[in-house]
Amino acid sequence: MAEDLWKKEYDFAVAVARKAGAVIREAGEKEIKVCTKSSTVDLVTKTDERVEKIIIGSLKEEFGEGTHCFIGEESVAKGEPCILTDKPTWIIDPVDGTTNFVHGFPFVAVSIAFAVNKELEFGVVYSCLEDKMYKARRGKGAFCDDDRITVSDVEEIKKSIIISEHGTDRSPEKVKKIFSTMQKILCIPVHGLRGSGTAATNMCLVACGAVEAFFEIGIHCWDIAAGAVIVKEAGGILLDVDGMSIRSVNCVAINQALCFGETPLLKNRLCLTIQGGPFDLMSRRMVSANNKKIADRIIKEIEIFPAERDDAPIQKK
Ligand SMILES: O=P(O)(O)O[C@H]1[C@H](O)[C@@H](O)[C@H](O)[C@@H](O)[C@@H]1O
Ligand SMILES: [Mg+2]
Repeated sequence: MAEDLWKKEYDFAVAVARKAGAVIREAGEKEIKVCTKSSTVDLVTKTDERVEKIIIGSLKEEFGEGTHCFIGEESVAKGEPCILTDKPTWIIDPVDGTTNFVHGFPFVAVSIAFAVNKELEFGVVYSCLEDKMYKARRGKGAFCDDDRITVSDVEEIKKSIIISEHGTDRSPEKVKKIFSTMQKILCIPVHGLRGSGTAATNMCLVACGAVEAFFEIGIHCWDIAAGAVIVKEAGGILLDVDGMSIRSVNCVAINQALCFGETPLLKNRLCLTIQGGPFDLMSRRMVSANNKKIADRIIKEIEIFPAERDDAPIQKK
């Protein structure tokens, strides 16, 4: 019988995600709930680092030191490289929704993905305060616990709920673009705009059909790697918002754009359309949706801002 490739790693990832979720819940009980809200909000929780160490330690113990590579949010924050090679690689966000965690806002996820030859083989997202285990293996469907999940069949943007996040950057120019995008999408109009506070959970909500699309500019590979497999295996689509293609050239408008920057009026005259490109795990931009029609419609409204690629060479300080 053909070997069920990576099944052992997948099953172990589910078990490790559940173990990590229990540690997060316990930390919440011990560190968060026993304090007054104002003191916990200032709490710089070490839970993220502790949980990532538990996950990576368990994986190394099970599969041996040096056999696999690791890209973990906390490890990268400490200077580890964020480069996806052909080697079997774990991509880990130990606590997706850290801000939610310290506030006791009930969406906190453990996100664990596994890639080989730069292809995502499986993804596991454990929403640990909801106790929901979302999981998917390439070519084998997507599940929430033991139930098969599929994306929504809604095609009309006006019947859609779109989910996104504003991230942690508060620089005025980025905040302006983020909220200008959200305003344009809301006023298409769509049925609603939501945000759980964790990309991994947002993508699982796309996969189970609770919302039609999730997008975010500035996101990291560890936030979305597992969710990407789950959305794709649930029948959804993943795109990069890769910039503009000019449908028709208007030289005067080009000159004006070069001088004054792109304005809404100018954008129309330039007939610029933002098009979705192939999903790029490291690009810091992503749209996941139930179908291309919904994805393309919201991509048109997204105002991109620069975000350094996750795999950009580390600048020597
Ligand atoms: O830094 P936290 O509080 O975890 O929040 C980020 C979260 O990890 C991502 O999944 C979200 O999509 C970001 O927008 C949050 O800033
Ligand atoms: Mg995260």
